[in-house]
Amino acid sequence: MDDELSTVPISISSGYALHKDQTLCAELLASVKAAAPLQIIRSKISGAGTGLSVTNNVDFGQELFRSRPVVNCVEDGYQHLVCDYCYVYKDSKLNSSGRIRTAEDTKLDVKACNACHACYYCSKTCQQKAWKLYHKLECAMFLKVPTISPRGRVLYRILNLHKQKLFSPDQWRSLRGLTSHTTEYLRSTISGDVIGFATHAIENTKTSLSLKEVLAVYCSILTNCLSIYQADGRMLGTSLDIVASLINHSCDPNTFVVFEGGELRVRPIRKISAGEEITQCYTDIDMDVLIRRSVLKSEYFFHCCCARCKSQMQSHQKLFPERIKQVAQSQQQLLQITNEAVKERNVDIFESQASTITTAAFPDGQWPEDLAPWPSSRIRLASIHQAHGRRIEALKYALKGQLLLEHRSGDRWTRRLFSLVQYFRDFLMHQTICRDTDFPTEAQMKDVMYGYLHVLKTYAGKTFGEKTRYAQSILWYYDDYVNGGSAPERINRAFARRFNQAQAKLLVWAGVEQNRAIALT
Ligand SMILES: C[S@@+](CC[C@H](N)C(=O)[O-])C[C@H]1O[C@@H](n2cnc3c(N)ncnc32)[C@H](O)[C@@H]1O
Repeated sequence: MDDELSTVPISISSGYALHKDQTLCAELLASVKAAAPLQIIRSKISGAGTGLSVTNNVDFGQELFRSRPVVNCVEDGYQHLVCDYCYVYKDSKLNSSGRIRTAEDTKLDVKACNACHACYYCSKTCQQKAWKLYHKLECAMFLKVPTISPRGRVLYRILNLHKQKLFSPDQWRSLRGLTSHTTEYLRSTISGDVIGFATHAIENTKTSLSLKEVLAVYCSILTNCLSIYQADGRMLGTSLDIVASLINHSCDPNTFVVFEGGELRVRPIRKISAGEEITQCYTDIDMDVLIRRSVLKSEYFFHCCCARCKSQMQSHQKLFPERIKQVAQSQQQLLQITNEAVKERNVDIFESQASTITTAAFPDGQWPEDLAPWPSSRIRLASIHQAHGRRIEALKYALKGQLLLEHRSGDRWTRRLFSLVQYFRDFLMHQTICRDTDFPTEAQMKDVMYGYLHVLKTYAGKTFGEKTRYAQSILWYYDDYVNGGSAPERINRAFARRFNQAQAKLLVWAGVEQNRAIALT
């Protein structure tokens, strides 16, 4: 095996410049439904290889393109909840129009494949389609090896499809042309696992591909796979799509990827100009440059030099030049205690350790409130306060977290704004009394909530697409609130003035600077 690996040629290990093969690029682009003409280009980002761009302007609110990925696989723990073919989610609270499900809606259920019990389907039709397309090739094998990670299952599916000659030569060539970082993986700490997994995959699928080739395909999956995030933020699986794989990273991206069922959609989060390269964020957009760069280096093998990283790094060097390493370490520890607190549903786990961690980085105890992961930790901890009925704390944490986030666009920001609005509504519905003298009146709280709901409605439609189930669910929520008589009749100048005053008061109470206020759109 070592002999075989020592001869892995670089051309196999690192993919090839797909943009140089324009015939293949044309084939690839013909396979997706795009609103504006796309182009596969040599990336404008230094060292990034191939990239994707648009030749026309694309507005915020338009869909860029949609595609049926080469392979999708359901997430671990979700197999018995999700249809392996259409990705309908059995426990979804919404019906197809975005309304909360009622007894009148058709009941959703998924049933296991009788033979392997590894894949579930919502209907005979889905099961038959899956069987024909891929499941007949893997069913017996899943009986033998039932516990494979989603990325592993993507590899098995690809090897089976290749074995049955179900990839066209162009499809296979483009799949093999994706960046794989095989060399980097084979030099990394997980090389043993990668080689072991590829070896088992060869034994189990009886593929005719060599170990070198299977390694390249597997590393390509590790580099290019996307998570199947639905608009509501639920992660249902892992997917490999060739055209979406060509989107390079930026920490200030112009698109995001979302799935409707098993179909992938790339949507702008602002206006994109003709000729601009399409980018998405590979990591948590709300994290700090120190965390983002470290994740990108370890998982995607590059050092991010985007404008946002550069400017954040410059500001860190100005504010705490000698403490950058300590801050990075404290950020990791804060993330860890936030995860523990959320898992145990206990805020004290966070509160009892946070000040020791933050003072290790800032001995004066002044961890900047907008320095990650502080804002997102607050938002996550708000849900625990809420679960324990502590509505004032929940509202304060969610509000501060949301307003202190640096990045104010895209799917995640929109989802979080929806949660914030729900904290407001819950607060008001339970007639919660906050005795702080500077707390806004109930009428002012209603104005702020309605203003945020209005921003959310506009923003969700543009971000996810007005007709999507998620945006529709926000519309239902909006209508329900308005029809309940709690909202002013119209968003007009008088309302805008009241909203601004009420929000200003709320920000003073929460200890948030006024320049963080959300503008009424
Ligand atoms: C999903 S692929 C993107 C397509 C890739 N550029 C290609 O040529 O196939 C991810 C890889 O592209 C490169 N890449 C993406 N964004 C980058 C960036 N901002 N700077 C440098 N390299 C980047 C890295 O090698 C990364 O592992």
